[in-house]
Amino acid sequence: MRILVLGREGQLAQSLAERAAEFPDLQLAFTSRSDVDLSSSGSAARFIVAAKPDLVINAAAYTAVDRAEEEPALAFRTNGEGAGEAAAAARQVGAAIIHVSTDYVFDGASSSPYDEEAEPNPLNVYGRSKLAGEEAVRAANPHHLILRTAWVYSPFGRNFVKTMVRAAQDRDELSVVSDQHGCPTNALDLAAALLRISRDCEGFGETYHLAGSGSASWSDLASEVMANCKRTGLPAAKIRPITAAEWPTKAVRPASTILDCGKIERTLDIRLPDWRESVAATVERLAAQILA
Ligand SMILES: NC(=O)C1=CN([C@@H]2O[C@H](COP(=O)(O)OP(=O)(O)OC[C@H]3O[C@@H](n4cnc5c(N)ncnc54)[C@H](OP(=O)(O)O)[C@@H]3O)[C@@H](O)[C@H]2O)C=CC1
Ligand SMILES: Cc1cn([C@H]2C[C@H](O)[C@@H](COP(=O)(O)OP(=O)(O)O[C@H]3O[C@@H](C)C(=O)[C@@H](O)[C@H]3O)O2)c(=O)[nH]c1=O
Ligand SMILES: [Mg+2]
Repeated sequence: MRILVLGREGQLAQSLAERAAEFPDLQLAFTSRSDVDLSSSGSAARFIVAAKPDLVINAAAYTAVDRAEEEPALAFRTNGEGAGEAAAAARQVGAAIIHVSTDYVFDGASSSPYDEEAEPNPLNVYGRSKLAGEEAVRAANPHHLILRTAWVYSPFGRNFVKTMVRAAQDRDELSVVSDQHGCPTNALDLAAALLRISRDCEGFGETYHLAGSGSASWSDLASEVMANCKRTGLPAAKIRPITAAEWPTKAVRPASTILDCGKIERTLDIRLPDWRESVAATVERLAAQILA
């Protein structure tokens, strides 16, 4: 099966490239921004129609949550219309599309986990643009699979776990928000699940939640990172829990977007490892790089 992955440098794209070694029947090709620019009308369609893949995985997105507040048009072009154009082009060549979305489509006001039937109500531009993308993908191609994930980290690109590891090299204490809760997800775990879905051609026409098992606040996540820094010989900082009000940001972030991932476990038998296990594996890799 020939898979075209939109995005090459991002966390999920690099994770797909690594985990693809375990799926010899899948041939993956990756597009850079110069091949496909989702913010430029017609760009995705030209590339996809020429490449004629069996499946498109959209791993490209505008993910700068705070910056999106100042560039709403670009965020909507990329995450909304661009995603829809990719889905339409896939349909034109008879291909399915896997599209990745976010827990930030929810307002986080519910303390119980969000399942796929829960009503989205994004609080920020990024979340609204990603919701627009889900709607555009569903409308453009019936052979879609939308996967909402959350709090993605990995050894690649930019993410909260790497930020904490790096910050602890310079500072003894880090203040981290403790009143926002979610499901930390290792991009490598997510990538393996996406490739299994691709290989088995299962679950299309549906939306699923898939994130690391369990839940955490950002300060819980930071504390776990620090415990693993200590264990692996990296400098560790003390984590001081603060409220979101004490850490002002341009974008409002939802308070509790714990995802109920029961649907994908029941229907496709997919469950990601506990978030603590995957944080440990990631910090080990980062330590090996840093201490090498
Ligand atoms: N990161 C997270 O915490 C979460 C991410 N998601 C979703 O998961 C998916 C993958 O995220 P992740 O891998 O973490 O994201 P990254 O930010 O690591 O990677 C996104 C990639 O998209 C590229 N990109 C940005 N704008 C465009 C454009 N106009 N045209 C083409 N490519 C573009 C970026 O390129 P460049 O490097 O040049 O900017 C980057 O390579 C996204 O859909 C995201 O919304 C969902 C929940 C949580
Ligand atoms: C760096 C830092 C952040 N924070 C806070 C700010 C914020 O409330 C929280 C997380 O900050 P970040 O900017 O890393 O996270 P953010 O960019 O909001 O992460 C989101 O990204 C998008 C793409 C998604 O789809 C979401 O699922 C989610 O992962 O931690 C601290 O409290 N202390 C710190 O030192
Ligand atoms: Mg961010």
